[in-house]
Amino acid sequence: MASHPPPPDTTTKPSKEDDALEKNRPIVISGPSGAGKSTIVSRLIASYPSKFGLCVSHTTRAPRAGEENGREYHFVPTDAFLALVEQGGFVEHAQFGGNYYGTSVRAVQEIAETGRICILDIEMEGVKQISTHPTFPRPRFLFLSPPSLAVLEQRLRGRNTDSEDAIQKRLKQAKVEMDFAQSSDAPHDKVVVNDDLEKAYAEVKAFILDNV
Ligand SMILES: Nc1ncnc2c1ncn2[C@@H]1O[C@H](COP(=O)(O)OP(=O)(O)OP(=O)(O)O)[C@@H](O)[C@H]1O
Repeated sequence: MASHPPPPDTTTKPSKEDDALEKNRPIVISGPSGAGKSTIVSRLIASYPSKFGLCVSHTTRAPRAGEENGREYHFVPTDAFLALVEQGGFVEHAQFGGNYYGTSVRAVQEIAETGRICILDIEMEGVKQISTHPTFPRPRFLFLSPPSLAVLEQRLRGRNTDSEDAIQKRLKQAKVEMDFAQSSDAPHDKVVVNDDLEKAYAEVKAFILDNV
């Protein structure tokens, strides 16, 4: 008989946490940049703070002025981040601009354990990772689509946050994401077209609240 107890297993979850995730199934909202995800999600969370929550992601980038560990992000060193990746501790993770970013299983569980539904705003590669995750209970997937690429371009320009180069990159990526959403690999349970904002908001809300 081995005399040492096994190390704590952070990759599999006791059933209590899985139960919370099954009862309050997280919602993954995805869609091209400029589709209106932040607009709709921030309104939902402001309207129903006790029903929904946003989970705190991990990053290896340095905190900016005013950012607090555990509030904007869990700021961790790269070796700690990669160790958590090895343990299967992320539902999805990616590298952008030389830094790692990820959504930990634990952060999503923490929202579910407070009786709230975790809303995850995640880009396409992350959606693929979550939908094929070996242990994480399947969340519900919603794709927010712009009415057309032409309207998306108008909105990105109207938002006034991006350079011309960034707009062109976002439009190119939008085409890839829209094609993926229409492919048989896409996990989406619901597609909402954000034409009229009030209508789109009502559809997203109905999907999340009424399980339609
Ligand atoms: N139905 C709508 N009609 C007109 N404008 C809209 C509509 N929905 C969102 N917008 C506007 O489009 C712009 C893009 O929306 P938003 O920033 O919410 O997109 P996003 O999907 O969160 O993008 P990102 O992934 O880059 O954060 C914003 O200026 C927003 O006010």
